[in-house]
Amino acid sequence: MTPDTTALTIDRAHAHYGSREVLRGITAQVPSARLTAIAGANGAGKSSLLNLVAGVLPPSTGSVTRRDQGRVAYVTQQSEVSRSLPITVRATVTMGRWAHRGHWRRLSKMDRKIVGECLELLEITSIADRLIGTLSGGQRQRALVAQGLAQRAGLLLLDEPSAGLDLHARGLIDEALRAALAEGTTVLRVTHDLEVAGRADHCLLLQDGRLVGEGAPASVLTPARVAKAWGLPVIDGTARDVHGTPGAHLIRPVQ
Ligand SMILES: Nc1ncnc2c1ncn2[C@@H]1O[C@H](COP(=O)(O)OP(=O)(O)OP(=O)(O)O)[C@@H](O)[C@H]1O
Repeated sequence: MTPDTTALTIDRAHAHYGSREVLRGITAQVPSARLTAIAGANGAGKSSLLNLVAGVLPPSTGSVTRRDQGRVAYVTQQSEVSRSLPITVRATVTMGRWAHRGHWRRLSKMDRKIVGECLELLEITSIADRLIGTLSGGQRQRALVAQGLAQRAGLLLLDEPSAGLDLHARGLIDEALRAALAEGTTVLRVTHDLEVAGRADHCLLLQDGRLVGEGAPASVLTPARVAKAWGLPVIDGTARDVHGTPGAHLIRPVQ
């Protein structure tokens, strides 16, 4: 494997929503063409960090620097998208091509091919003509991921893309992201799920707006760090859940 180059550098970044400081002095590097997971408990600042990288939330101090200035695709959670939008699944995915062709131009053959491939990858071709407002949450989430992939961006940001999805759909997303990584896309994925974070190439662990771990998942997601980040006790070297049970899905550290 070639040594990682850095796609993105975050340097001593602080960020606020109004007077509330949500990111506190984050310094981190995101490797190029690799999957980086952003993990942490509810309210730790994961979505805020993604917003910072996307440029939606400007740093109050510090900086975010990208190595190349190519396109950024941002896949938000399906709950952020209005159910009343009168738009089909195919049109939603097609919007992903607007960055390339401008929405006033006709779709090229290549655009249609890419849209078709993304619909197939997420197994939503059969519902391509349905309005997104009529879909289940999981189906809408798949449509949004397909739209993100259709952008063929150099940097792909995803906020909990597999939240609420069944096992099969989670597998489809993992496969689709692997395909994007193989094409050289840098992927940054927010997740609650330590198993997902454990499979990433690189991991950023947040706690209360601070970065408390960065690097290979096995070195970041240790029992002690996981317990601390989720506010859980460590007993016999294992993070326990509120019932004292070791190895619960959300808190099991990487072996
Ligand atoms: N628009 C906003 N205005 C004010 N405060 C906000 C806003 N969005 C988030 N926050 C606050 O910022 C902090 C971090 O929120 P953020 O959504 O980044 O956390 P998270 O780790 O993604 O949480 P979750 O796992 O629950 O999605 C929280 O205290 C939250 O209440």
